[in-house]
Amino acid sequence: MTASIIDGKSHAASIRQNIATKVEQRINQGLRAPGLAVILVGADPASQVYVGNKRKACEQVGFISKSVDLDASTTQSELLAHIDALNEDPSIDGILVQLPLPDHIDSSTVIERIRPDKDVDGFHPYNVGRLAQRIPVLRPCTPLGIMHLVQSTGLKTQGMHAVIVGASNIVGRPMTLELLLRGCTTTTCHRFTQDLRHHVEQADLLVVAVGKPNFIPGEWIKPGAIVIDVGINRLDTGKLVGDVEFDKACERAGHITPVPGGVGPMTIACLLQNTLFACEQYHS
Ligand SMILES: Nc1nc(=O)c2c([nH]1)NC[C@@H]1CN(c3ccc(C(=O)N[C@@H](CCC(=O)O)C(=O)O)cc3)C=[N+]21
Ligand SMILES: [Mg+2]
Repeated sequence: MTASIIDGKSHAASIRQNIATKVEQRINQGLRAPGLAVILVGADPASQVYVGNKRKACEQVGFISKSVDLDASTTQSELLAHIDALNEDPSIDGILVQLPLPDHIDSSTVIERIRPDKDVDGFHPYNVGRLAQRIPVLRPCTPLGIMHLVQSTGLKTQGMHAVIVGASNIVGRPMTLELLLRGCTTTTCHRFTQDLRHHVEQADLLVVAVGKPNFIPGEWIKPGAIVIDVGINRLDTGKLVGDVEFDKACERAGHITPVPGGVGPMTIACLLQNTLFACEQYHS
């Protein structure tokens, strides 16, 4: 058996195409283009790549992209002042503060300062709470993108045993909520989980977001499973790999996402989707 590869890059391209069409229709109706502000504090090389990809994607679909690049020494109150200004800016529908932030800045305080109707990352407690109560509005982009990819397999998720490895606010925790919402039985594993292998071996649907190359051996994969690899690890050789031992996992999985070209491009497509949603539903 060899897994079918889930092509995130092409799914993302078709979502972006749909969005571009809707933006064009807005413009033809005399409405303004959606606007996304991306704030980057400091010059972390990986963050610069991701932020660059987000800004490029914005321009490609006809959004207004506003870049706020701040020095690593920016104080928390300076950053909050930028957010306050963007909260009040009628041309801006979405505000994204790229994480991680420098140590002297408290991420929660910053995220809570973003108006929930402009929180296109879906990280504000208001939006997380809506998701937890089954009344989602703006949903975290990576889990949302993964739900699209899972749906693309055509398999029925109801009743599946989904195992999520990693419990971060950005991926693991909201991922668990999304899968629960879709009728999966969910197990969330984290750094204190005992016998990770035992849990992973039960997974009909496995989502791994840990950030360690080859963290999940291919032989742990349940035959026929859907395997979603959120990890992005750059090796010394320059090669980009996920958290799952890809070649071996392919021999057992039914469907698997590649790195690159899997989850990453979908995260960005969903960010655009959320920004369009905020524009249409909240600010039009
Ligand atoms: N406030 C906030 N929101 C985020 O959504 C957010 C964040 N902070 N911090 C970091 C993570 C990571 N993330 C990625 C986005 C795109 C790619 C992406 O484009 N990946 C390409 C390859 C990129 C490369 O070449 O390195 C791919 O997988 O094919 C990856 C990772 C968004 N994140
Ligand atoms: Mg990827």
